Amino acid sequence: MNEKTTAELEHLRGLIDGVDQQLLHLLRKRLDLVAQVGTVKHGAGLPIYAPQREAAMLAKRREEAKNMGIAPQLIEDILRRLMRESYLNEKDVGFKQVKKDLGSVVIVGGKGQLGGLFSQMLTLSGYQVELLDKDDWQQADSLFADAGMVLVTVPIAITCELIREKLNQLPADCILADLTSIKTEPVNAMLEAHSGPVVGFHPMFGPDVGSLAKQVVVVCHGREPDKYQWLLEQIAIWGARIVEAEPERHDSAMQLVQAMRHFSTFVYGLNLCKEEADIDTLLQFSSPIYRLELAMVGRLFAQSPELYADIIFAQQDSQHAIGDYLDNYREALELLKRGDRDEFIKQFQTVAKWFGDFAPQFQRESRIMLQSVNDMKTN
Ligand SMILES: C=C(O[C@@H]1C=C(C(=O)O)C=C[C@H]1O)C(=O)O
Repeated sequence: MNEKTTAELEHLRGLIDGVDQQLLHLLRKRLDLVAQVGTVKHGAGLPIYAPQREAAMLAKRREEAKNMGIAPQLIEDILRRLMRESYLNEKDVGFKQVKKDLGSVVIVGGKGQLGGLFSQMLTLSGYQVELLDKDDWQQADSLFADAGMVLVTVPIAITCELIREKLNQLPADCILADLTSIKTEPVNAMLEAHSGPVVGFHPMFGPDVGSLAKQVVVVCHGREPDKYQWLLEQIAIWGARIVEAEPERHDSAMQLVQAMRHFSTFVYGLNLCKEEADIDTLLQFSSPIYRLELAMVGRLFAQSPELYADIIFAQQDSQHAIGDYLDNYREALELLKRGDRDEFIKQFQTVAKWFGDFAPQFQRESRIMLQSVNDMKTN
């Protein structure tokens, strides 16, 4: 590089630094405004996540960007990232407490990760939360006596037994709820053990989400829904979307969404391990899609084996769904062995047709994810 080029670059880079610093000041200003919105919402009991406002705002900014010669997707990406920050910041202000006269909430297994998250959200909403873990059962009776709600979030393998043996003497009007990732058996166990209000939840996210904005919570009604309607409103204020489902319908969807998904991820990891794949080398040659896939597989093994064993082993029917998968895998492998390229293409087209409009939709969504995977690279 000659001196002139160096000087020119330095000059321009200095200007860019100045613009980025202005951006920082603007970000500070935006965060402060969002915090004020948070306070207003807190006072009025409005949900943290306002999808219509977001859609309207994004549409306007996209239009304005276009008129300014800026790619609409650029402002959309930036604003979506900023809005994620807004949810975290609004959360700190706390949330309106929908039910004032509840009594305490006892979270059984509250020292676990998901229990911890719900404990935090309930506390931020003004509820008195008591944690009951396996070492403090001697306090159980006195905690239950004042409980307006008991929330069970213990490993799946012990959930039903615990409900039947330990939660069968709750005050009659106490709400009994759980967060287990299967629903039929726990909801039945709660209905058997307790004669008062019963409701099952399955939060469709892990404990590391930061904010519940845009997350999904499945609810399976048990008994006396009018007694726990406030809780559904409370969850909506946290920003989550409530999806109602029959326990059986939920569980059969979960076979594919969870048991099969996690099991095939497990086998993928097992295969890499047995083949003694060199992850460093794989990463060196990885395309963004491979890196994303590897990240999704690898992240499983950063978590608790017991949790995944529970999710996969909890449902008797999972083995059938996984067995079907294996049959399809075997049949597809036969195509490969036979060198039947034409049949492969035929089946590909059948599946593509079956995906319908979802295929291009997923392609668009994944493009954005893959681009951010690429952005994360540092060399
Ligand atoms: C700030 C608000 O809360 C959330 C965050 C938004 C943002 O950062 O612009 C917009 C809508 C809400 O989902 C709001 O409601 O205006």
